Amino acid sequence: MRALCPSTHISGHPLLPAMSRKKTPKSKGASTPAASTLPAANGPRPARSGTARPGPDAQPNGPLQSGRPSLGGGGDFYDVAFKVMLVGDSGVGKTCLLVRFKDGAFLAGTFISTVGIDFRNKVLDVDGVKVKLQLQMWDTAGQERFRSVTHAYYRDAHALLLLYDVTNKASFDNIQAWLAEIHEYAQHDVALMLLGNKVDSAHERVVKREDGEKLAKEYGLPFMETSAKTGLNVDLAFTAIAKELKQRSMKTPSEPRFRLHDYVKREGQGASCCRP
Ligand SMILES: Nc1nc2c(ncn2[C@@H]2O[C@H](COP(=O)(O)OP(=O)(O)OP(=O)(O)O)[C@@H](O)[C@H]2O)c(=O)[nH]1
Ligand SMILES: [Mg+2]
Repeated sequence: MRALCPSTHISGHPLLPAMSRKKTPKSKGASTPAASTLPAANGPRPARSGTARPGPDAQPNGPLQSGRPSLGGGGDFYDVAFKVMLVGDSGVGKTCLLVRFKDGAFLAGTFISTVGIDFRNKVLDVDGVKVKLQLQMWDTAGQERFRSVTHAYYRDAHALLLLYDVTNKASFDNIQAWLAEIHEYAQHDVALMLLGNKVDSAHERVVKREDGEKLAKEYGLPFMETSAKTGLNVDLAFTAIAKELKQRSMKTPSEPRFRLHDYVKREGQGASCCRP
């Protein structure tokens, strides 16, 4: 049975109505249009920042908030906040990954595709610093007039988690198109990680771990395989991003440099070790 990952949508968003699309089980290779199939954005090309690394005052892509103590919108205290976007083809498990990370849950049900925005906030303790991750993702449901909105959101993202589904070859093949879109619209120094999701579905796997590793190496990306269903490497992926962003924004000379690639390689677990 397919699982449903409940969506949170911005109600009353000026452009995107809060709604969900109920989907029939995915047909492999027929996901929501990937970047390769999308025309160029209608809106003006976002300006690029020349900032190398976002410091506490860096604009436009510095941390959203800094200084302590701060109170987030949800009543949560934090020191720094960052926007993290999840991207990838429809059905790869972005909402499920978000829900797994935030609520530790994976609910059974029907696949409800996100239309509009899904978002969750979570505060992590990273070496004594409260790092708030504002996690979000967009789905334009193929409505091209909304593409410029999502492109604008890329620009604000401090980190991007790019997902494919190891049981769906098309979602893997589309990664290069997603990377082209990211290259076009995201900040040049955005923290980026490639995730191959659904590794619990061993029998349905069509994308080998080595294929993911090879692609990640080609583009110089940190890479992990995950499962929103079992939770494999989910917390680790978000923690790694939080560590990286925290390090970038609060560099202290005494602190050894955090290396995202090394951390992910060292801490990431293989799919076979962690079945529920
Ligand atoms: N076996 C397995 N199924 C998963 C996993 N993650 C997600 N799914 C299933 O994949 C389907 C799609 O998951 P979603 O999280 O809704 O996918 P999405 O990327 O948010 O899709 P859009 O909102 O359309 O962009 C659902 O039926 C989930 O139950 C996973 O780790 N393992
Ligand atoms: Mg979704």
